[in-house]
Amino acid sequence: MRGSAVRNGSRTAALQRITQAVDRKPEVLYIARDLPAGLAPLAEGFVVRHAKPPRLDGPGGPATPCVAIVDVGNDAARITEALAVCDRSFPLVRRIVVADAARMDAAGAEDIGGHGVDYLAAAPADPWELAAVVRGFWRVGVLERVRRAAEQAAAGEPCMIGTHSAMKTVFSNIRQFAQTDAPVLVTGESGTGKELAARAIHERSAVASGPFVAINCAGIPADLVASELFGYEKGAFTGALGRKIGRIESAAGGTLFLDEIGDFPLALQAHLLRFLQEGTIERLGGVGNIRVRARIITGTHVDLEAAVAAGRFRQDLFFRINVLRLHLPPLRERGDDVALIARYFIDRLKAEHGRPSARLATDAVAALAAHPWPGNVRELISAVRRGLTLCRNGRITAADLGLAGGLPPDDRVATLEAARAEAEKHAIGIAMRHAGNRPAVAAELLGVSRGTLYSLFRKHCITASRSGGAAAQHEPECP
Ligand SMILES: Nc1ncnc2c1ncn2[C@@H]1O[C@H](COP(=O)(O)OP(=O)(O)OP(=O)(O)O)[C@@H](O)[C@H]1O
Repeated sequence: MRGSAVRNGSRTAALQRITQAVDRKPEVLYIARDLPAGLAPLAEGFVVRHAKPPRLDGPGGPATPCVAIVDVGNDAARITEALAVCDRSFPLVRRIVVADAARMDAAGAEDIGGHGVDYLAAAPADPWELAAVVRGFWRVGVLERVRRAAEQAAAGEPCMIGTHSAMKTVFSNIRQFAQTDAPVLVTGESGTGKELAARAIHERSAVASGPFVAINCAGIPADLVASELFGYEKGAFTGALGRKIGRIESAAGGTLFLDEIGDFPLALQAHLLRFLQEGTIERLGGVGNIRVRARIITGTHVDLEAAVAAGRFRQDLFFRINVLRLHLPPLRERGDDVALIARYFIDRLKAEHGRPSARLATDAVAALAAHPWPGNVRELISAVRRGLTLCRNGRITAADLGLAGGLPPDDRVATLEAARAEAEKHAIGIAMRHAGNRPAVAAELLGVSRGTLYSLFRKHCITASRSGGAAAQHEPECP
């Protein structure tokens, strides 16, 4: 019931996004010496940004254009120059080149092709033709988003959930960052959802129809990183029996997520930097550069600034990836989201575990709130799986979740009020233990103010030493 509500919610959100996207006018970047007068009909239905070649460096502004029209004459060198500027500033836009192909030399045409041209329009520019092509590219993008949203809803793919204010900021950043091509660095402890966030950006971006390729840089043996990422040609080394396309190349037209970027071998960081700067890679044993247009998102759970200071990470590479920053807070700082995510996964997994009526017991809710979750959401999912396996009559207790100090499953609790009081005391006891008996830390773990914790101490007759910060007794006998 709840699962379908969540899915319906995300479907509604997806439809809203699509409606907004359709309502927005396609944004077009027109690269020409001057805006042709005949562009007026095109400009009516579009937002046209005009740039005089070749001065177009810098960030792409608030929104990234969906299409760039290069209309700089028939000189192949000038066209290549304008496309190179696109590569640098808007690597993912579709490119329309207006030129007379018959008046170009073969070498020049090859140079232009190397930058990836999506449509060649005959010169002089026909505004009606351009308008039709731009609309086509725009609609394909929107349709792709509709298809993805529908597929996601049908497959019940995990979506990122949360109601805590910190997560609302994360969601708003994701929506904003998806509108640009700029590199995003996702930071956060292990298991906080960095890959899920990267995927969410991809799915809302202009390249949603392309592949999402996630690479865990820490998971590839150092001596295989180069061949795995950049690929190789037949005979590049002993055992290279045929050509292999690298993971970076397989992300062409989509998003490349490099997780644990801090573990990327120092010796190969220059190659990665070149790819990020120039958009080209070279396969091992290859002779030429291969252009790869892909959006770059990186993830790290280590402090990259410290890695730069320690000489383990190139500073220029750090500057290149650290353009937009998305921080995922640890689960212990997300308050009620812990129970929300636990229920979300119970709904998703209960059928698989043969527990159609599974639900959390009161002590489980309290224990979930008190646990510090060093493994974050990943640890929470494991606890839920364990709970679904061990629970009896569909009632998942703290003990079933494997949370330390969980109450043994029983039916002794007579009233809801008594159950709440018991759960509160229990949660405070666990929090104090994890906090080394420091009430300020325990209050933070419990997601309440210090004042609230002290009033709970009084309510449950718990005595705590304020001076030394040690609680004298957490589970007292009350009259
Ligand atoms: N807010 C969330 N809502 C629902 N599921 C989540 C959320 N955050 C994370 N998850 C789930 O938690 C698990 C771990 O997430 P993910 O792999 O994205 O974390 P990570 O930070 O990339 O971890 P690592 O750094 O160890 O690779 C995944 O199964 C993911 O679907």
